[in-house]
Amino acid sequence: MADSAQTQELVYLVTGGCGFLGEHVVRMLLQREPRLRELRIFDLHLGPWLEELKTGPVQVTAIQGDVTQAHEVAAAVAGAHVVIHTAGLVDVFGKTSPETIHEVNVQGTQNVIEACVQTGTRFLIYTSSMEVVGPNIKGQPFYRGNENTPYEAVHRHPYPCSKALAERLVLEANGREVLGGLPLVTCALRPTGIYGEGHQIMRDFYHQGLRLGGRLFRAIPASVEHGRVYVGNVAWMHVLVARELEHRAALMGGQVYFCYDNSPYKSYEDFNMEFLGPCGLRLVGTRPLMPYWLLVLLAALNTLLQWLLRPLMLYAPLLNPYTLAVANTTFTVSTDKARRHFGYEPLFSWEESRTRTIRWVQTVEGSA
Ligand SMILES: NC(=O)c1ccc[n+]([C@@H]2O[C@H](COP(=O)([O-])OP(=O)(O)OC[C@H]3O[C@@H](n4cnc5c(N)ncnc54)[C@H](O)[C@@H]3O)[C@@H](O)[C@H]2O)c1
Ligand SMILES: CC(C)[C@@H](O)CC[C@@H](C)[C@H]1CC[C@H]2[C@@H]3[C@H](O)C=C4C[C@@H](O)CC[C@]4(C)[C@H]3CC[C@]12C
Repeated sequence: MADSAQTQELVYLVTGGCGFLGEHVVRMLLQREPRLRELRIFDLHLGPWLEELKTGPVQVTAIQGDVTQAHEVAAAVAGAHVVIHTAGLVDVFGKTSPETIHEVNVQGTQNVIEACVQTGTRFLIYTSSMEVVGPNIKGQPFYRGNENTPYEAVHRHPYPCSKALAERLVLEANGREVLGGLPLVTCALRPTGIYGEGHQIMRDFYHQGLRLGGRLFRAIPASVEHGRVYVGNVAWMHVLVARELEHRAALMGGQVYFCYDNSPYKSYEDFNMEFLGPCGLRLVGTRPLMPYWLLVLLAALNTLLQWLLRPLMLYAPLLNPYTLAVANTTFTVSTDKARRHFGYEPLFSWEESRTRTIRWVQTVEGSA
């Protein structure tokens, strides 16, 4: 990108810009990227909130489109300086078929890459996932690891398989010549479990607790640590990478970075209670209330029920064999690669992240 620190002349495209993370990336760009002239938001489902963004100095262009449709992607990418590709199917609950997950997450990403090459967009940031690494099918813990920690990343589930494939496509595309003869510069960010305003799974846990009389029942040992990162800090990391990728292409191009902040290491359930507790819920049990084999049985029963009910309705509970295995396997990161490579520091402290999330849960339908 030409030096445009003082002028508004850059065009950004955010795919999945109406999703949980995407919306925070969009809002963060409008707040913290002064060089923006146009912000394109590409999504299968456009949110009504986009209208409120069209009153500012930046041209906000909402594009309803499907990343699986190459021509729609190419039309949206053409003329953009930077693409932040967050669009994807985050489905570990069996809501969609493995084929659809692959089509959106892998083919959709390939379409974005080819659109950059064909139209001359030089900077592509991909929202990958911790699940590209693990937990693996052997349930091996990843304890406060970093981007270089050896770990056998072996997956069977369609979602992590699709994220791993897509990430590899993005990293391998680094250096490809784009229209105009300059090289494509790519980078992949790997958030751990994102939390914050708009997190659907947190909303689901909250509603489950309300249905159970204000109680949730511990299923996972408190000793199983699960990495979590605040959505505002993930969004900030995306904005920062997009800003620094041009000037640090040799260092950052083709690299992966875990998304991290100062959120505490806790079990998935205990971490959720940091927000659900102040909103009136109680986690029953200092140890899992059921033996693990019974949870395995219930998870398998949920899979059977999902299959039997599919012709009538979508039954997609939080507990299934995959979510149980992931929840029950320690996976936490401890790294400073993003700080070393592009000066990332979390924008929001743990206290701020927690307060913002609690305030959001308090606005969730059904809250007291
Ligand atoms: N939520 C997490 O904990 C987490 C953690 C790590 C990585 N990620 C990654 O972050 C990205 C965003 O995740 P999220 O949690 O915000 O999910 P989300 O479902 O809230 O957002 C995904 C967005 O992509 C859009 N989308 C889906 N299919 C599309 C298609 N075919 N064409 C165009 N748009 C499409 C959806 O409409 C949605 O707005 C995903 O790539 C996900 O893998 C999420
Ligand atoms: C019913 C209990 C066993 C309960 O504890 C299950 C929790 C389970 C739904 C979540 C536990 C870990 C979560 C995943 C993790 O945070 C990382 C992810 C990567 C990201 O790219 C997508 C979301 C997810 C797969 C996330 C999904 C929910 C959990 C499995």
